[in-house]
Amino acid sequence: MTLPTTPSPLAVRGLTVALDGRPVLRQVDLDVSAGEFVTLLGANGSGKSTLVRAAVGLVPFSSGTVELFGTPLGRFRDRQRLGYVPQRSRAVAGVPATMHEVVMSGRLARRRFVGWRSKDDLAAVEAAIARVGLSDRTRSAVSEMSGGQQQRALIARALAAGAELLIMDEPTAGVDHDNQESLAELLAGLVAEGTSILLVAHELGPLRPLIHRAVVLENGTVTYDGPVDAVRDPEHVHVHVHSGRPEKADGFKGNPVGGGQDA
Ligand SMILES: Nc1ncnc2c1ncn2[C@@H]1O[C@H](COP(=O)(O)OP(=O)(O)OP(=O)(O)O)[C@@H](O)[C@H]1O
Repeated sequence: MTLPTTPSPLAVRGLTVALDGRPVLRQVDLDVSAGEFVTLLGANGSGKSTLVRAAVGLVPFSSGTVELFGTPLGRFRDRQRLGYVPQRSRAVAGVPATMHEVVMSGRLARRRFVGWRSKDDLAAVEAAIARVGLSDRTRSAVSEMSGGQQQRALIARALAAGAELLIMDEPTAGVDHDNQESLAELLAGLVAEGTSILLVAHELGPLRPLIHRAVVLENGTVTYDGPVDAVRDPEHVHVHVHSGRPEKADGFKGNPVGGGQDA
């Protein structure tokens, strides 16, 4: 008897993206299996955000394929299974909404018909907010919350939707150590429940022990795909293009993928 196989939450093959006529991703493959916690690492401008944005359908690609839960991106309708947590600066800058409203917006993807929120919606929102430890900030404006709290509010939005795959773009950037620890605890619980995670990061900090596999991008090409232990700790400082703040970056030295790629 053969057991049914679970389709991978994310399977990217040969993805090539050009922005403003300039190649940003070249022939990129990326997999996240069910229950796996994968981190996507790379220097500023290596293409990490572009890759995750293309994977969720926010950036068009010129060639390659993306499948979500076994369905090609263009035919994927179960949006609630996918929780995309964008870079905080993109997501909440100037948003006047309260956290409750932001988290409730995660429920919209579940609705077949437009309508007033149900008791289930309210209960799911409250449970998601409690899960990320922010019950005391429910009516706060997200724009007035700290960076780490904003990030947790965005994760709560994905949890309220019932996401099975969480894709997070730099949730630790600009977040203090205590909030990184809280995030690690939260993600450890989600992984234990079977949630699959793709996390874009510059530095891993307390998340490192949770990670099953690291993928490193350099100049739009995957140069490493394997155990996170082989990826060196941060060793140099450079300027983060989005914030202008100096940040440490990983050294990204591991076994190269496939013995060399196009540069
Ligand atoms: N909308 C755009 N139009 C043109 N070029 C872009 C656009 N967005 C990103 N780029 C360029 O594509 C390259 C990859 O950018 P991307 O943001 O994906 O990198 P990243 O690895 O996520 O960087 P960071 O760590 O700084 O967030 C960079 O050279 C960037 O300047």
